[in-house]
Amino acid sequence: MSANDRAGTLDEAVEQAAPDAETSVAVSHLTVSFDGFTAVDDVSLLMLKGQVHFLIGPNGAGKTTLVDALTGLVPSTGTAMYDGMDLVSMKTNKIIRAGVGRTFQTATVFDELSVLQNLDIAGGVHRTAWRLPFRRRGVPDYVEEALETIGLSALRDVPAGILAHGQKQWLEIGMLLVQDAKVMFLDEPVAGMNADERDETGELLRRIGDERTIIVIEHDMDFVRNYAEWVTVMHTGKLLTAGTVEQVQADPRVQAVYLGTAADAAVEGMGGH
Ligand SMILES: Nc1ncnc2c1ncn2[C@@H]1O[C@H](COP(=O)(O)OP(=O)(O)OP(=O)(O)O)[C@@H](O)[C@H]1O
Repeated sequence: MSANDRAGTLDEAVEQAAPDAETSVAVSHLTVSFDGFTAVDDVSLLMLKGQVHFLIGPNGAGKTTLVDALTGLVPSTGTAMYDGMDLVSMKTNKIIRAGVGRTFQTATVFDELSVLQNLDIAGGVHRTAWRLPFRRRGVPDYVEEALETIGLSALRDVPAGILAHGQKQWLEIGMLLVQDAKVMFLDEPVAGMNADERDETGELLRRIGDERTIIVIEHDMDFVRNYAEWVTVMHTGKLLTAGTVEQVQADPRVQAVYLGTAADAAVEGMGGH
């Protein structure tokens, strides 16, 4: 089966799984090479609007590099069509303005600034440059809304640096909300969180996922099982398979790639209950 055929099959699978969903990002033959090493190898996949989509795979599979390519951080070949634009040929700031945002494994909030100030700065992405230096009265509605959605209204005036680990990740998600990101890539959002924080994060993704496209890179298989609507599996830069959690868990190829890797814990998770 050629790469083209396989991509076609997987695209059909995702479309069949959610026939009414609109395609948000259509990635086609995406490839990223570093000095002759191919980190992402001819990957084609669809990301649908309203779907919480998980990207999994053993360490070094190419997940972060794929997201780096779609957010303008590394050069790539192929195409990634979003709202009539090809993300592959766009610079990071233009991608953000187009409504595609991401978080990183390590939170990137400004610790000395308050929660509100962090959100206000992030929201500045969509304010015209000449207005930025002026103080505006009150808190804009979209910032209030984001604060409420991420559950940090009561902590709006505390420095972001004193937030708990989970709260910082929620603030990062809030920063994407005020940027009006329609597509959000989240890199291991629940790493280091306790069980309650993980559940709250999952519920948050469900709440904000209805009108957006959320793509989560994740190793925590319990989290994947509980919150994934669609799972794409990568291995050695290639797309291995995609499907519902049940389909992916039952796929012997997926079990095989996890065996003997550093992600043994994930295998236990994938093996069942
Ligand atoms: N800037 C770079 N230069 C050279 N090689 C790189 C670079 N960035 C990533 N790689 C390599 O590309 C491969 C894919 O890495 P990547 O971080 O995308 O994997 P991943 O699936 O996100 O892994 P993890 O789950 O461990 O975060 C790895 O072999 C990595 O060493």
